[in-house]
Amino acid sequence: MSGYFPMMMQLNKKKCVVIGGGIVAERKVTALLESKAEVTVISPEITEKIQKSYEKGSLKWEKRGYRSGDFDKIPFAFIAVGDENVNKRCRQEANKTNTLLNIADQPDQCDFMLPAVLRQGDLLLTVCTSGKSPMLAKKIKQDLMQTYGKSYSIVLDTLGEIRQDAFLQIANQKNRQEIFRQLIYDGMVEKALTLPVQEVETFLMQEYKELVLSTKEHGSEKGSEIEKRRKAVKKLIIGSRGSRLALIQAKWVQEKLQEAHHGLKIDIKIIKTKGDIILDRTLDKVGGKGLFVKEIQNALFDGSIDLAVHSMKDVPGESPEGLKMVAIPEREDARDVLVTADGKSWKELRDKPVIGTSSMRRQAQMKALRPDSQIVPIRGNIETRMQKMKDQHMDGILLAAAGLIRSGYFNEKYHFAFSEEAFIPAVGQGALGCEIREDDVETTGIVKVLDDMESRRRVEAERGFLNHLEGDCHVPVGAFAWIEEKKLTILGMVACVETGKRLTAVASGEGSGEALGVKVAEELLEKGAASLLKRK
Ligand SMILES: C[C@@]1(CC(=O)O)c2cc3[nH]c(cc4nc(cc5[nH]c(cc(n2)[C@H]1CCC(=O)O)[C@@](C)(CC(=O)O)[C@@H]5CCC(=O)O)C(CC(=O)O)=C4CCC(=O)O)c(CCC(=O)O)c3CC(=O)O
Ligand SMILES: NC(=O)C1=CN([C@@H]2O[C@H](COP(=O)(O)OP(=O)(O)OC[C@H]3O[C@@H](n4cnc5c(N)ncnc54)[C@H](O)[C@@H]3O)[C@@H](O)[C@H]2O)C=CC1
Repeated sequence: MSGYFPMMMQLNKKKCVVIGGGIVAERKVTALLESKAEVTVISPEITEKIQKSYEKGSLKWEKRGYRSGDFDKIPFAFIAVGDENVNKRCRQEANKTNTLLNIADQPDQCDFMLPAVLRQGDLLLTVCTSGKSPMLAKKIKQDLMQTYGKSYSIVLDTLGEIRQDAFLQIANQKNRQEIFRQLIYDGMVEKALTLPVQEVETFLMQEYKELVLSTKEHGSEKGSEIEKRRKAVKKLIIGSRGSRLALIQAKWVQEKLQEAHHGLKIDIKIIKTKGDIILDRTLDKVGGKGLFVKEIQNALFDGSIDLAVHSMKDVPGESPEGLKMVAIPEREDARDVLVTADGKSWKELRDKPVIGTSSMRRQAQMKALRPDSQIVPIRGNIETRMQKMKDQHMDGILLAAAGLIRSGYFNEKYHFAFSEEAFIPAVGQGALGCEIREDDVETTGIVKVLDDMESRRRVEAERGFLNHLEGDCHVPVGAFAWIEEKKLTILGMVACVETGKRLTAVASGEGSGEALGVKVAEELLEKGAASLLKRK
């Protein structure tokens, strides 16, 4: 019995060196390129076919003989020269560099050998005779070709989709396996193989759906847990802005959903919003906050995405008709942060410090803390703003802690986080919102799992407060809600940009977050907030 260990290797982008450029090298090169390996051929001469791949840029070619050093940082090498002396030198070097070797004419010196391969799509049939008769391996492969024709690749693709769907729909492993067994062993796959290629998928899917139905009717699959799961094979598409932070957030949602729904396919689609394009003006001058979400919401409406991931801070008022915010995942740190070059707190900044922010809320509160501060507008993503701070020699800029944390930039040494009371955050700051089409029952079932009750209650309270004040981003408004022993408390604020004067109100209660937010807003209006609010 041979001691060979068979395995399927992922060579994608791995560096492979092929020494020799003859017909045998050509066969190895072809197989390597099919597996998307990064191939370098080292040989004074190469075949026409290798030459063509070289001209197309699919591989590198060094027109020379093998020399010591060629295996440096190379995990796999193939020797097809037919020169014992070269083989020997290669073997010695490979032992030092830990390169795994295939030597075409010396099976006993090989770390691995290649089997004869039949590929039908993702179906791979390989035959190896352990070096005893490669020609027999080739013959067996040819024989297999007669039995395992093209239809197998379609059958396999369909079974792959079915299996993914089954992971979502059938919680009980035994039931799942019984469905596969019936499809594969009870003649359905065989029948599919006799059908015209274009009918194979429909036939198998139909058979599968019937099996699922009867399993759910008779088996232990009825529970509510299953109903929450996905109904059909499909890919979920998340829409996100293209900034680094937005993508980090979208990927976070993607990962959480995949954890919750094993096998679910999710893609992220980048959507440019007006707010991403207009970078030279402060937001209130170009027309409010909807700027970062409108295009993404439109993509939901036209069906090009199924789920939008927003920063709640950017989402104005309520979802437009036809959309709903189906989940507010667990909220990140809501605080504001003063970023300075040398880690100074607001108290330690020099006289008349220059502070970058385009938010009126931050401007007003900075003025309240440091009436001598000079505010300059600054926009763009986190990276751009930090760069601008340096380039324009600002003393500091104000950013959201959540963005810094999610991007991996937060550094306690240089970043001074204000308490939420001293510097009241923007409504929804640090929270994400997952928005979908209202009638999309399927996506609701998938995304709902991300909803965090506490975060939702807090954000709803803050938004209730904001909506009641009819605030927008040209109004310096802030709010922060928190929960202690089930009791929700919300602190609301309206400020004056010029003077930094803040009006605040607090309310606590057990009921709906929104109602509590409204209550705080009412209280502020009574205290005279209206005169502070600068409406457009
Ligand atoms: C040890 C191994 C090392 C390796 O290369 O990995 C090796 C070694 C040698 N092959 C030799 C000869 C031939 N090899 C083929 C064909 C293939 N050889 C392949 C693999 C292997 N060949 C590995 C063992 C795999 C196994 O045992 O199953 C295949 C399967 C895969 C591939 O190379 O991609 C590919 C089929 C591709 C296809 O499916 O089409 C043919 C037939 C033909 O070309 O028509 C002949 C002529 C007939 C004959 O000799 O049998 C010689 C003697 C050279 C000489 O006489 O001088 C040696 C050296 C020796 O045995 O000493
Ligand atoms: N493993 C297998 O599947 C098979 C192995 N073989 C054996 O494999 C070997 C190669 O076979 P072929 O490709 O048909 O031979 P070939 O003579 O066509 O190719 C040899 C290649 O090596 C190059 N070369 C010569 N000296 C070199 C050096 N110092 N450094 C780098 N490259 C150098 C040549 O330029 C040429 O491109 C032979 O020994 C043959 O017996 C043959 C058939 C199948």
